[in-house]
Amino acid sequence: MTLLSFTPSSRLPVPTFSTVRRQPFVSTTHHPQSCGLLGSKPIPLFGLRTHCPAPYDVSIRSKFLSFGLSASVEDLIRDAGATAAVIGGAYVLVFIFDNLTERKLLNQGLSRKLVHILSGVLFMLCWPIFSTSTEARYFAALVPLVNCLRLLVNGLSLASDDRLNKSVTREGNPEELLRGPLYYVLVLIFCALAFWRDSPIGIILLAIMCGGDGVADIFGRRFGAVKIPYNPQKSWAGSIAMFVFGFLFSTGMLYYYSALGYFQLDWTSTMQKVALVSLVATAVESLPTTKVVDDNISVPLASMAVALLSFSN
Ligand SMILES: C/C(=C\COP(=O)(O)O)CCC[C@H](C)CCC[C@H](C)CCCC(C)C
Ligand SMILES: Nc1ccn([C@@H]2O[C@H](COP(=O)(O)OP(=O)(O)O)[C@@H](O)[C@H]2O)c(=O)n1
Repeated sequence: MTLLSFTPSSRLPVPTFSTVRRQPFVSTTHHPQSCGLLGSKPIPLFGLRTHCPAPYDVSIRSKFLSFGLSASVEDLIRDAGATAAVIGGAYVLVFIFDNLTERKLLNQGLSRKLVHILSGVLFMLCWPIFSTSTEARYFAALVPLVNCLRLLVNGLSLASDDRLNKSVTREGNPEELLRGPLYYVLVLIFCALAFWRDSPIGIILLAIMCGGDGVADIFGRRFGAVKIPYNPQKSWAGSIAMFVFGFLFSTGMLYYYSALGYFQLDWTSTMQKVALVSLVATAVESLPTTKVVDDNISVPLASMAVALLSFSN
């Protein structure tokens, strides 16, 4: 099982998630596709069909398969529409925070952090609007990819997007776009492709990077008088906020996906594992390593390592 092929299939003996309520982690669907880890069909989201195709769909799908299309036209249209909508949402988010900064309703630092928190969390909240086809994750990954190109073009000064600079950089310096923000969207691309809706690991990883690390900055700047002995740049308040909000964002996102039918989790065990991942991520984020490796890389890497160990059987 590789991360990218982490798609349950009724034919293969698939591992049983220890966090899943005591039943074999086997999909009962006709198609090896990410539609609920246990064949439990996700409930429709906003009226959209997010469940696995019913048997009658097999005949429709087999017609497309005979033409070599692995996804139905309906799925392709839905995914293209979802991609366009979420890309539009990203532009609106940057526009809103640029406006708030312009009007001095938000300082640039807080604006940047709120964009840091909201971008990834809202992106994950949008994943269920994509179809259940195996191609859906690639459509979803287009959203951070488009923003990656936007960051590169502006960071290399091939174009100038003032709104982006003001809402995403500390001092409005375009080169800044090529560090934290670029690593951030690269992690979003990786999680969408490698984990998608199939595994709690990517969701936890993003919740900690976006929610935990984002809130750490806000609390740390505001309440961070007592510094961490081994890193005067960081504070106990910031790190405690990182742990607490990393945990809360992670469990909140897992509950969201569980409520939609993607996961059936043993919550006692899951909460323990999420707390461990959040603790390790907090410890890594507190280290004086930002000059060597950005915490948008170190924190997700550490979170992924611990989450893979914790959630594998
Ligand atoms: C400010 C950001 C990262 C900086 O991190 P750090 O250096 O402060 O630790 C976030 C950059 C966000 C990016 C420009 C836009 C990403 C949009 C996202 C892929 C899709 C959001 C869609 C949703 C519906 C708003
Ligand atoms: N654990 C933490 C994290 C951040 N912070 C505060 O937030 C500021 C920015 O943190 P950071 O360097 O991690 O910011 P980003 O690299 O995430 O943008 C730090 O200079 C601290 O003032 C903190 O006090 N404690």
